Amino acid sequence: MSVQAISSFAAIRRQLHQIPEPGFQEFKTQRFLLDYFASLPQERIEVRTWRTGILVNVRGTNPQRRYGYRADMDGLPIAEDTGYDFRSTHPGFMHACGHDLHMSIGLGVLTHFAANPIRDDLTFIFQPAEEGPGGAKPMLEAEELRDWMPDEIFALHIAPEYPVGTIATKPGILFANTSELFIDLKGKGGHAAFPHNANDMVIAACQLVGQLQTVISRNVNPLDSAVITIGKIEGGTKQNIIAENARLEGTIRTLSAETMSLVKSRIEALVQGIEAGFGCRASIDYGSNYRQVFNEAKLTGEFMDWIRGTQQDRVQLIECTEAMTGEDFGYFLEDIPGFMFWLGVNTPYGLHHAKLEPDEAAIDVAIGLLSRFLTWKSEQPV
Ligand SMILES: CC(=O)N[C@@H](CCC[C@H](N)C(=O)O)C(=O)O
Repeated sequence: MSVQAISSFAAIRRQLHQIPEPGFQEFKTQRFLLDYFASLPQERIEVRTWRTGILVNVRGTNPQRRYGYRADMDGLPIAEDTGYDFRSTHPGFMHACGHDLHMSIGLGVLTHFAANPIRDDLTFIFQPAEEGPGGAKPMLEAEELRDWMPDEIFALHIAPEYPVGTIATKPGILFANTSELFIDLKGKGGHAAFPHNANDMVIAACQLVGQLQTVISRNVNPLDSAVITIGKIEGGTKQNIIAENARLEGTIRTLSAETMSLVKSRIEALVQGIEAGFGCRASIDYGSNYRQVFNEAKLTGEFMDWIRGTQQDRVQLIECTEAMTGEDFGYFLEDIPGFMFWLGVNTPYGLHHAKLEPDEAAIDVAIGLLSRFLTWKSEQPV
């Protein structure tokens, strides 16, 4: 796809929306962004690629600090069901988590500072594979980022439940620790009419799904929070064949590393019980794991105070509670002080839903807010 004459960042979002790609396969997205950067004034910017990701340095006029903005790039395996005339052109894939907005907001802020010099340096990080297997950790270790490593870093995530103009955040934990969960069960297949000669993994899988929910209700302290979601079950081959194999795919969410260890050890015990009870074999794979998103208190407080004190046009600040969503931006925040915030996009369908239609008015709200915030930060004495 080539870059057309673009009048607004909502128009750019629509073009990105049409080309959602899986993690580390964001080839068209990367091409689109590179073409866009080539169309900007080049005096102040430098562009590097890392796998399917991109780093852009905006050189400051008299840099004392370096600030970073991170946007994720990948889509999800969801068959889009919006009413858009610019819906996904990739069957079975959709930007259903707002990464098209996160990128277009990054482009808007970058475009502003490519044209309007700022004292401090900026690094814009377009990161692949947030939905999995996780691009943040390897990107942080990449040679390409080393000399553009920010002193402070920010990111946002769209929030369907808040009106446009709402910014919601808090110091401390904002998003949960996550671990993917894949469980394979192997029994003995056979004829549907002779169950006593087989070892049915559909029954074992159903039992296990029910038992896994008891970890949350019976093992996790009710004053703590945790989630186990099994989002996919596969098993068997035909309606009159007893299933030899079954596979559960899910995710675990916790608010502490300790609770994550507890949940995993209980899952392992239950899976051993299924092996013993059903005389089958089982294996567990935890896939990719993300650290919690932990907002640095001083910088989050500074951002919140700045919004309150400057009465930002069209912006309403909410101090929210933490959510059980995950984000590999948590890895950035482990190494670099900063914060993440929710951006209201006012739509009835939630994240990861085929009908998600964020209100695009939020794009310009965020571009304006972040451009003014970074300008203000860069005017502060160091
Ligand atoms: C913001 C958001 O929705 N992030 C994803 C991150 C997924 C991490 C991993 N693939 C997992 O499923 O554990 C989320 O589902 O919260």
